[in-house]
Amino acid sequence: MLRPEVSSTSSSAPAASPALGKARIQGRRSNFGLQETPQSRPSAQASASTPPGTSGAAGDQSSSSSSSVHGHPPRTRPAQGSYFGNKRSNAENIFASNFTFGTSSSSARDSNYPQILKTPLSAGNPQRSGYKSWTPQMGYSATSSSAVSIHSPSVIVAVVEGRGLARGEIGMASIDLKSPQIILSQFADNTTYAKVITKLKILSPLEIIMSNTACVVGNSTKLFTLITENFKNVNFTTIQRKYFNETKGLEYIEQLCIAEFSTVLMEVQSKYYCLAAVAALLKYVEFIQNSVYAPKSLKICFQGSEQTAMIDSSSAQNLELLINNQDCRNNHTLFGVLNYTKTPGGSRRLRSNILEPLVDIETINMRLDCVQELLQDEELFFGLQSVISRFLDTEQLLSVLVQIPKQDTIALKNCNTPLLRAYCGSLEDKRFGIILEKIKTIINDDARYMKGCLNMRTQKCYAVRSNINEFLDIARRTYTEIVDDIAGMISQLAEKYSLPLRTSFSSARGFFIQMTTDCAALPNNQLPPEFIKISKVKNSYTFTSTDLIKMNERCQESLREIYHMTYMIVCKLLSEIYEHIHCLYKLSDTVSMLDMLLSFAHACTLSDYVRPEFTDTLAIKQGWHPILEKISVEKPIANNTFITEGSNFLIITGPNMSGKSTYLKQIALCQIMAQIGSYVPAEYSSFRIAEQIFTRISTDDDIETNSSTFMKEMKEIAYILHNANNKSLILIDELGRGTNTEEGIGICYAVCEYLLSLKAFTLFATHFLELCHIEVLYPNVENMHFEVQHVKNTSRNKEAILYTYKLSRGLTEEKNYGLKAAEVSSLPPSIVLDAKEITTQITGQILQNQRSTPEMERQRAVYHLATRLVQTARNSQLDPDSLRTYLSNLKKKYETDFLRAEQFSGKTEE
Ligand SMILES: Nc1ncnc2c1ncn2[C@@H]1O[C@H](COP(=O)(O)OP(=O)(O)OP(=O)(O)O)[C@@H](O)[C@H]1O
Repeated sequence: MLRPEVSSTSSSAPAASPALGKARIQGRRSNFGLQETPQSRPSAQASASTPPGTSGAAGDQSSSSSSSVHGHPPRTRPAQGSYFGNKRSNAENIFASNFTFGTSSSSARDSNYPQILKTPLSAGNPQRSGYKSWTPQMGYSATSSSAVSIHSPSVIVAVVEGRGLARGEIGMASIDLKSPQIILSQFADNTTYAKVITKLKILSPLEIIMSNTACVVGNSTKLFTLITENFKNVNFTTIQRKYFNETKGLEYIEQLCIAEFSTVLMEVQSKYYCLAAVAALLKYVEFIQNSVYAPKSLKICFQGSEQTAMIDSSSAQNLELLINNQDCRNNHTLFGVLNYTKTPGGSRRLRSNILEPLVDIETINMRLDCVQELLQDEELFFGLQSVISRFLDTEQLLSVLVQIPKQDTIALKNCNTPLLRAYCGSLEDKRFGIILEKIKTIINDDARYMKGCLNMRTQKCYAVRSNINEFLDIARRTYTEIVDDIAGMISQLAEKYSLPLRTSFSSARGFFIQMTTDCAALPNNQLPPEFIKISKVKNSYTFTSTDLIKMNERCQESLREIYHMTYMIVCKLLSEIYEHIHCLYKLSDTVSMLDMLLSFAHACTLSDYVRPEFTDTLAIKQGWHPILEKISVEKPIANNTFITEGSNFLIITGPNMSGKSTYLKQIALCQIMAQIGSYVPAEYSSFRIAEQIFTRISTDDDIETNSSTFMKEMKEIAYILHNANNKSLILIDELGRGTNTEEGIGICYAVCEYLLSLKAFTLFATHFLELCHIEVLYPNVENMHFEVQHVKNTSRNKEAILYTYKLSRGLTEEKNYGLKAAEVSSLPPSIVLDAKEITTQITGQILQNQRSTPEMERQRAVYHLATRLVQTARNSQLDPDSLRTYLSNLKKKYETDFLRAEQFSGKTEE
């Protein structure tokens, strides 16, 4: 006779042992007659095989409870099907998937677990699928979603722009559904709305809310168009302008903000746009969630744009800060290089720091001190890493708090760095003990997050201690009995039909029967008619029976009762904890910050990074590109950099593929790393704090915005010229190559001359060697070039180029390197030969024309003369200051005295 067995094919099907079931009824955490040992826990992989979005089979039938959150009046809302349509919005999915005992309608959902998060819906861009318009009266329906990891977006942002004269004044409010924290900001933006886009990129929203007046059909505001273009995978919802109500916003903050953060009121009370945004945001969240936040329970803070360096979104893309243009693998980015964080909070913090590095040297140095101490004290490093890795995320904070072993936190006590000591102090807050005690009296010590839906269901059923509520204990006994009965029934069926039946469970089907056998083994090659809803995958059959369906229903019913009673108990517990909630926010801040700092230290252990200094000079000794290091087998060639106020403009030349773009990016990445408090890839480094980092590197056409290569580079350069200041770091690569050479040179010249009027640090890589003459005219310009070597390829009797990737002073002396590069490429030799001939002809013609133009003659003469004078001055061993004065006088002379220049030209010709 075949005995029933337990299958683990579904995400959390544990082993069944009917014999064990009843004996465990008195035990708190019976698995209802189903064996589940630590060894038999399903693997992460098995868990991942749960069909996405199926978690709510039980949960989709929401609880009959209509109780309100902590004394707030319950909101009436039509049944889900009619109010929101049959499906939930993104935000709703997140809410439903969180541990939201504070909500009334979703409390009994199986999908209430943090691990079952949902992806954003297909984008709601008006150009593509039509954004949604929402009013509290109507709600809206959204398409279904699929399961994703815990890192999926969970932030809703409301954005509003001033009207009339206040256009360009932006108010933003965002809430993270996973850790209820509201961030407000208000700032003036320019016409490209770069700050809004950057801020939104940092927030990485799940959903963006704007006023319906921003997108009147055929007359959308520029802000709306830009946001929808830049965030194609994000849902857009428009709501009536009247909900963007600043008075309401202020009321919300007064009502909801935790006392410790209430100074935010002073900061924002006259910032009407962020107040308006928060009013719309909270109104929207209340309605999709059908709940309100408890009074004095939210952390609300204001973040302006000060104290951080500005990196526009196209520069962030060019520098591959978060996304690699060529390679979608996340680790081929600066984020990938530095991300060894263990918590979602830590990784969010790293992400936002990379996009908005600090400008405050003191804070950066405090972080660097921490990284240094972590690197010097191995025990501290590993001790902290092991503690931090146990903090799953803020929403699981309460349960994780219970699990921190005391001795692990002691590691922090002995540290020297003020920041680490401050963190240690904040962890010693007495309120943690009070919270812990309160939790311990209600929640079982071993209640925890577990993989697998059945495991999680069990955890949730038994989260509350026994003897707290007698009815809950009875309901749990009933539930256990039903589950045991199910196992017993399947066992009897197995005996009756002599089949190897096993009890399985999935969130979608509940309990069902599984059998792995060959068809031929079945009597008459058929399953008994008692079995229904049969499906077969390879040799595995799954099915159920009418009785089993009924028992599943009873099981669900008793579960709903258990969840409801548990919910009420936990609500009461939470209401007692709220008064101490501030320390939890502080803890979450501390954890994410420590996690990021540990991550920096971790990155240093994998490569020889150095602690940066902050001076008024950008000096990097033997620095290398951190992402190139990560993706290539050999360590990249290192180079020096030296930029000061007196020599703040580098013109970089060199053949194709010699390493110019890589070098420019390397400088920017090192600067960002330094400004977020990380060590940098170099032997020594010193940085001047950059308030903005601008790049013009990409040369791709932008089909989406219908820009040609040339228009795109012009827009980017215009943006830089409008926004750069003396404290900027500017990287420009191959400007003007989208048009003809003469105009390209002209544009480059004009741009360089403008930038030279600033004290910004500029690196300008170009193939136009003509630009190198600027060095002669401006003492603060320096020519640098990448060296290449020519080696004879004896086998093919040809000359080959050897790239050294070494940066040297002066301009490149390479000629026709485009042709040489073409030669080593796969271009057919006949084409290359043709190209060479044509080049020779054209060069001849140009020289001919040049000789015949008096103006060109004059210019050349001036250059020659100036070069000679500079050479003479250098040879005369003048000290650097005198040389600089001499050169700037020289420049003035030539700018004002053409006649004199022409006289000289005659002499030069001689
Ligand atoms: N310092 C370095 N060490 C090792 N390899 C490097 C280094 N710099 C660049 N490279 C390699 O050389 C390749 C070409 O570099 P890069 O694109 O920077 O050249 P470029 O001079 O900008 O070329 P082009 O003028 O054609 O745009 C890179 O993809 C990289 O693999």
